[in-house]
Amino acid sequence: MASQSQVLVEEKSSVRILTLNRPKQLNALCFNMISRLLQLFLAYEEDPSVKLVILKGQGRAFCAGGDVPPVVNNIVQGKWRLGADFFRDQYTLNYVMATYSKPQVSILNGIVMGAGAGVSIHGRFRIATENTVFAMPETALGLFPDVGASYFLSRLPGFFGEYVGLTGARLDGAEMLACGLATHFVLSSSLDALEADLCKVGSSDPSFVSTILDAYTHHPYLKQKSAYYRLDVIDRCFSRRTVEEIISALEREATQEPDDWILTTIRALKKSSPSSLKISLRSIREGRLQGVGQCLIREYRMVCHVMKGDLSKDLVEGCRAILIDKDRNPKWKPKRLEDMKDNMVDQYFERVEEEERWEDLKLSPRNNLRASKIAAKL
Ligand SMILES: CC(C)(COP(=O)(O)OP(=O)(O)OC[C@H]1O[C@@H](n2cnc3c(N)ncnc32)[C@H](O)[C@@H]1OP(=O)(O)O)[C@@H](O)C(=O)NCCC(=O)NCCSC(=O)/C=C/c1ccc(O)cc1
Repeated sequence: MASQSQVLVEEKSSVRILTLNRPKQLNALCFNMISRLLQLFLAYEEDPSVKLVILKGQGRAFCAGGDVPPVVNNIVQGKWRLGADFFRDQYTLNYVMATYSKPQVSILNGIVMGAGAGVSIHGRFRIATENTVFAMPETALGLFPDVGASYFLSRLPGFFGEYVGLTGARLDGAEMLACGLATHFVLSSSLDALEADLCKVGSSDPSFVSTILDAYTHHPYLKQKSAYYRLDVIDRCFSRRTVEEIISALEREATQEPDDWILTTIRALKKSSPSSLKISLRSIREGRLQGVGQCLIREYRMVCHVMKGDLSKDLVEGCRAILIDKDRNPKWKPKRLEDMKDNMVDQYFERVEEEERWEDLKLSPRNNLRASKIAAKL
């Protein structure tokens, strides 16, 4: 079965190592992989002989996101509900991982984007390396940072989450560690030895895993031009109430002290989908006050509206421009931020009405609904 070769399973005493294995597609998560991961995670939770789950990717990516083109094909053919099934399973997997009773270690030795963040950041241990490239690039794709990102981005220091989620800025491993998206930084040359040591762990007590990880931890320097050194500007600008005000605040900063970082940030915002930017900002803001389950339920409503396309068809256009034609020149509708009115934003947060059989995402109660600690030193 395809799903078996797309998620490889190794059993090493009480540890299970899962490898995302679609390297040509940068391990983009397809429906089969998500179903398989969900099935495995639930089974391991019930199995007392399993103490630790390790997740990693084959090749140069951990995971470059959800496998967008098939879902977009369904949307174009008027079958957006098939996409809704994809997201329902994906968000359920994110929820199971966020509330998992056993420790998980994700080895982020390469690209981690969108859905790839959803299957790692919610877990207890996230290992960055010198090869890690993290981004939530959804606003350039006509989507919004989903997979529970309104939960974990809103818990980053200050308004760094708004910056990362709206601009799609790329972070390296050191920056992930600094802001709390990663819990550890390990040099890639040490990963084989680390994995071998982790396989000796005979307990589900996270402190045992922590001790092993600490022995491999490297303390990287932030690069001189890191956005993390701009937290003061980020807080001043990205704390504004609206996207228009965020851009104006950045433009004011740019006139006072023009530099490449601010100009790149403004350019990224101006190139992204106006509807995506507005719903993303609102989503992250609401996420600040919600638990991970509530965030996922709200995001499911939002993504169903995005797929249904009544309010905007930017997802299909963004996918064309980034992943299919690769011209990186999407034609957004509405084109301007001011044409995306508050009442249009509101509709993304409402139930999908007048649809037979459509239901809100249902998440079962979990024994240890633990809010995983994002940000600050763990
Ligand atoms: C910066 C990347 C990660 C690497 O660039 P690269 O080094 O120049 O490599 P390539 O772009 O040539 O990518 C190698 C191959 O992997 C494929 N690929 C690379 N990401 C992907 C990918 N998310 N999917 C499906 N093939 C991919 C990519 O199309 C290409 O396939 P091919 O042209 O056949 O060689 C670049 O591929 C890139 O920008 N990828 C898109 C990243 C991205 O926007 N990810 C999605 C985040 S949002 C998300 O997860 C949402 C999922 C979703 C799901 C369903 C929906 O309806 C709506 C949304």
